[in-house]
Amino acid sequence: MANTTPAAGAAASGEVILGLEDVSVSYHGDITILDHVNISARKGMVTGIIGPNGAGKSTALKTLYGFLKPTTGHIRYKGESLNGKPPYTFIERGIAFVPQNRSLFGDLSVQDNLLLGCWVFRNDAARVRRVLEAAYAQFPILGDKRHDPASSLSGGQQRFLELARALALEPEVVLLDEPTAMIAPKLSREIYDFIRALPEKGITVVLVDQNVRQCAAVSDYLYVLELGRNKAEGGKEMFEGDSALHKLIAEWLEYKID
Ligand SMILES: Nc1ncnc2c1ncn2[C@@H]1O[C@H](COP(=O)(O)OP(=O)(O)OP(=O)(O)O)[C@@H](O)[C@H]1O
Repeated sequence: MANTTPAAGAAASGEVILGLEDVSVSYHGDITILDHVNISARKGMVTGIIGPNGAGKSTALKTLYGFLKPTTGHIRYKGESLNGKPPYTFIERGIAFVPQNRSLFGDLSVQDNLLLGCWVFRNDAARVRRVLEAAYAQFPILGDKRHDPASSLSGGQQRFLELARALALEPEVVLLDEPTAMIAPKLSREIYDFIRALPEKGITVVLVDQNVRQCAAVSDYLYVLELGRNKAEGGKEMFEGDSALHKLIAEWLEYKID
């Protein structure tokens, strides 16, 4: 595993579509959370971000979506700096975000939640119809329950709905924060299979995950953050074999005990 070196090797080649370049982010003005972080999401790949609790993974994802403003560096999308641009303009550019916490409107039906994902092209009836059909083909349970309130779905089904709503945008990039947190193992496997298939649909993925083993299995390239800094990065082969992973996790446990 490379230590804070620039991306190198076969897995790191390819066009960088979205990234953080030397980005620092602070909360409340003076609490620095990200400290000169570099992350590159390459086209058609799953890029994983892992690290111990509080490392800044979710902060990095929120910054990639424009929720947080860098104090140094740039959020770069297809060569353009997005610093200072509001999040809705990220949506218009084809960047979708599925946050860690539930983001559905529980009293609205499954279909109405999906329709909210179609808001930016609401006047294009054919596209709306196509997107709904694609969502129900991908997740048949959502079609079966299209008229039920979103709150009546199980946790895993609600996650499917959030993923389907994000895909309604037909995005180029999807940012996923802990997509299987609190989800039963069987549905988690389905969600990881779904994520792994996104690049085949031309969708680039950035995945933040506490589940290091699953994240390594599903990602093409991984960044390790620690205390808001780049700790390591490498192609997935760097994380295969138990020794590298175990060493990493052991280091985190030691770090937490301290
Ligand atoms: N709104 C906020 N105001 C102040 N500090 C915050 C805020 N949100 C997060 N933090 C702090 O920023 C640090 C990084 O948080 P972040 O959620 O990005 O970490 P993480 O790596 O995603 O951790 P976890 O895996 O526990 O979700 C933590 O110390 C956290 O307490």
